[in-house]
Amino acid sequence: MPGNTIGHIFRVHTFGESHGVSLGCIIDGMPPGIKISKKYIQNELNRRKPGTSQYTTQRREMDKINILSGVFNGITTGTSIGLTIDNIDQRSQDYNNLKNIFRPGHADYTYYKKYKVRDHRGGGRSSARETAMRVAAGAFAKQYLKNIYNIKIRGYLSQLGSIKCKLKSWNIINKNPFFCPDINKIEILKNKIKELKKNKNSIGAEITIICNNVPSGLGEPVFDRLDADLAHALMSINAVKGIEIGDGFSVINQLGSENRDEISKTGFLSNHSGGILGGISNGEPIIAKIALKPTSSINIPINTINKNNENVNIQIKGRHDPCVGIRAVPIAEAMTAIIIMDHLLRFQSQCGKITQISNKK
Ligand SMILES: Cc1cc2nc3c(=O)[nH]c(=O)nc-3n(C[C@H](O)[C@H](O)[C@H](O)COP(=O)(O)O)c2cc1C
Ligand SMILES: C=C(O[C@@H]1CC(C(=O)O)=C[C@@H](OP(=O)(O)O)[C@H]1O)C(=O)O
Repeated sequence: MPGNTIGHIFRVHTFGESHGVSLGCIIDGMPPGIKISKKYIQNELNRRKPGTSQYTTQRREMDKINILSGVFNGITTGTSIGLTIDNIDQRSQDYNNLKNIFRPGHADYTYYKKYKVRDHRGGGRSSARETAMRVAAGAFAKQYLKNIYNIKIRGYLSQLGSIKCKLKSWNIINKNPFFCPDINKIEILKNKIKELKKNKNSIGAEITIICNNVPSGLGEPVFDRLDADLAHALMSINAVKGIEIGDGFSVINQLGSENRDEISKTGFLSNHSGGILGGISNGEPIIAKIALKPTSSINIPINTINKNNENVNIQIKGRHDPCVGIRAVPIAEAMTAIIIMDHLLRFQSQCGKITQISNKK
């Protein structure tokens, strides 16, 4: 079964390639009667779109949302929602030299090995341009979660290379090109990216996602654990190489007496678990971190092979992000929202109306 869909009850199906005519998605399972404005969806897309600063790819796309169905007079109708955006700035000729060559670090080799055919213009279906539609779909989930349950899903750049950015203020995240929560780090980040661009290199990053006000009870005890589904959704973002929930990999060095979260009648006294126990949300904030690798398409020559299995040396052209982690913040928020939304609707279909509220902090 082609893997173009995510979710069980809230289902998102995307289509389109980076240099094709358009990208689109179909959302099934969106409850009716939910207010959603085109402006809100567009604003979410604008947070992710390329070409908005010198610190990301210079491909300039409008990412203008077309709502084809499922919304009438600004209200969801309960039917399938169809959304598209057009590609307008492909410059596909820049990829002519890649027709028969596999870029190391990108999806070219494996895609061709599987399908025996490849759209070599940009990354084709494997380009992170596809994630625009995840952000558009995520806007519907975010809107529902916020309006009906006051669930807030927010992300920020917590590390770029060795530069760590602590969460000092949510207010500045959308006011700088890095989604950085620490005003003192913005100049440092700017200089770092300028230096990387000068050296034609790229760098990795970490993003942190925090979900506030998630009620307890979302998730399943076995296969569709909430943490497992979050890992699936976040790992499905291009270039993501690692995920942590709560204390993540640092549990390796912890003692049981340090790690378990004490429970009191007002809630949990700590949150090492990252808001999920036994695959089910416990009412504490859900905290996830993802690691994104450095962009592979850099202008430094590298050896590879062509379709005839001959050794070749290439220098990659095209317009690329010096750090893919920066623009991944709204994508990670969207994927998290889609999973929380899906599990919330699953809860309602199995257990009825949600009455548990999250633990107040
Ligand atoms: C927001 C975002 C932007 C990206 N931009 C680029 C890019 O400009 N050039 C590039 O080579 N890879 C870019 N990537 C990463 C590739 O899409 C990714 O490495 C590729 O699909 C192969 O998948 P993998 O790295 O998960 O194995 C980007 C990823 C994200 C999430
Ligand atoms: C266009 C976007 O980012 C692109 C993501 C991407 C990649 O390989 O992932 C490669 C570059 O584009 P192309 O597919 O033309 O090579 C980026 O510019 C976007 O995010 O909208």
